[in-house]
Amino acid sequence: MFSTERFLLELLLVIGSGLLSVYVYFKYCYTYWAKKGVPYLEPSFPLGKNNVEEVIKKSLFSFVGNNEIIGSESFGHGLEASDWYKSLKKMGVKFGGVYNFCNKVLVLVDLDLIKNVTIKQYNSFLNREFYSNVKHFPETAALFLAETEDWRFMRHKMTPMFTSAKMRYIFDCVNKCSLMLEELCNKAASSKDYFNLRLFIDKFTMDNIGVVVFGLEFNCLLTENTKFREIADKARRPDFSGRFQRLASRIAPGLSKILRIQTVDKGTIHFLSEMVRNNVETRRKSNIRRNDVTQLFMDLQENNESNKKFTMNELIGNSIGFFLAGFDTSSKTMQFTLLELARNQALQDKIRQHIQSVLKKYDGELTYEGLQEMTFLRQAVDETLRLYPPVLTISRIATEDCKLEGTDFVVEKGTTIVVPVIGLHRDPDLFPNPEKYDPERFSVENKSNIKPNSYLPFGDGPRNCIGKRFGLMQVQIGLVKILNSFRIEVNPNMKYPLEIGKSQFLLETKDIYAKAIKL
Ligand code: HEM
Repeated sequence: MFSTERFLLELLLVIGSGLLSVYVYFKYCYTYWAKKGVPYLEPSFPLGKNNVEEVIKKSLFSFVGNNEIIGSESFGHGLEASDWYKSLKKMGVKFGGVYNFCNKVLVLVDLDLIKNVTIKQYNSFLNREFYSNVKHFPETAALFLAETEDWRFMRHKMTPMFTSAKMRYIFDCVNKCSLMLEELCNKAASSKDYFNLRLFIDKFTMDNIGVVVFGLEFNCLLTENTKFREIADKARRPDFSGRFQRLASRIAPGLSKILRIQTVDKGTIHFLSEMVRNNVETRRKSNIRRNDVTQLFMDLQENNESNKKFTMNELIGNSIGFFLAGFDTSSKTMQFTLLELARNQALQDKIRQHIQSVLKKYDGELTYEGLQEMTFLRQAVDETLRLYPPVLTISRIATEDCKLEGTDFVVEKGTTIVVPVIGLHRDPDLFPNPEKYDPERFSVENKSNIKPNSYLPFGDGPRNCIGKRFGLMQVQIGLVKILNSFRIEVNPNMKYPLEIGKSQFLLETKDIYAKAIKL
């Protein structure tokens, strides 16, 4: 036979047998839950789930534009976990199996099992289901991604970061930034146009993180600081290559490590790590001490008490981690609160009156004590975090074979466990009339009706959100500043209920366009 033809034939045979082997291997993986006698949702090749086309389309080919649903980069389990929750609940089971490509995932439905995994048996379910590659990218050594002993060490060292004493300092920093937020609102109000709420609020939360974490003025609020905007967009909306790398890290984490796949944009890591390095160097050279998180990291690094030292890479990785974990989650919470209050002007007025009555008590000044007294505002924020939890699911990996308390099932080491937070928060059996935005659910009288472990916007157990107090504080201060002086309206063309991006772990919707009217 002609040699080129023969070569092509052989090539086809090799590719064909390669694909067949992958198919057979995946089919074999898909027998796991049935063999274990665990109820499961029928998988489909190759993604392991039913919404194949949607995941591929949104993982790689989605539009990136201000008013489009953001591409789900498949960086974790998102709204799909809510569908799993609903289907398993319908089957009447406490937990069930699904597949993520060929990996096994256990989805929890029962609230006691959620408590067991996140709190009681947390030692056996310590790690998060996130790809990390600290060996090749040491500047990504962050608490969020850290595993087992590295995590224990960091969390222990970092726990005093947001104590009550520190929160007073953080209050002062954020309160100062909120003056610039007010100035920006004034500008927006005078233009009378609808503006993109996401771009607007991000500036505030980024500036707060700048001061509280890095001790630096990012100046996003009053300048068009495009570098931080670029970072924010890349974190949320990675380009095609970024999405591909995140997808690859989910399908084959082991192989991705060997291939040095990186899931956080290289330019972002480089820019932020240089910023931290210069900052630390300047402070050390000039003997500058500040009250911010960078100082705490520097003190940890210089502390020689234990054998294990907090390294420069951990200092950098955690600073970057705080930036990425902190600005978007808090910004989303503020955006959705404003959206719901704009949809219900009577509620907005009620919250404004409440805010103003507390401010009056403190001579019109926002004080730390006053903020604690704004309980109705806090109820609204809690309700936002129920209806729109910025982190849609929490996940754990079994770090050893372990019998799941309350069942006869032994979870095998390496199994992913998913807690479908958004599924729980919108379950009518747990939160009646779940689509209704109703801050009264969190009033003193009603709060006790909320079932333990059903409300998890900050996760649960020792691995919960370390920045919760900071996050809540910046959200509340920002809302006080806006609602005290402005009426917020949203573009009447917005469609409800908001469509949520399907397969990413952070909640994404179309951008909200709002108007500020000076009171
Ligand atoms: C409203 C704002 C926020 C929300 C809704 C939120 C939510 C969450 C959730 C759900 C987790 C996972 C918890 C778990 O797995 O059990 C988490 C972890 C984390 N968050 Fe937040 N977060 C917010 C703000 C912040 C802020 C402001 C920071 C820091 C500046 C921060 C830093 C972190 C870190 C470092 C972790 C990993 C903790 C660990 O692994 O030990 N978060 N957050």
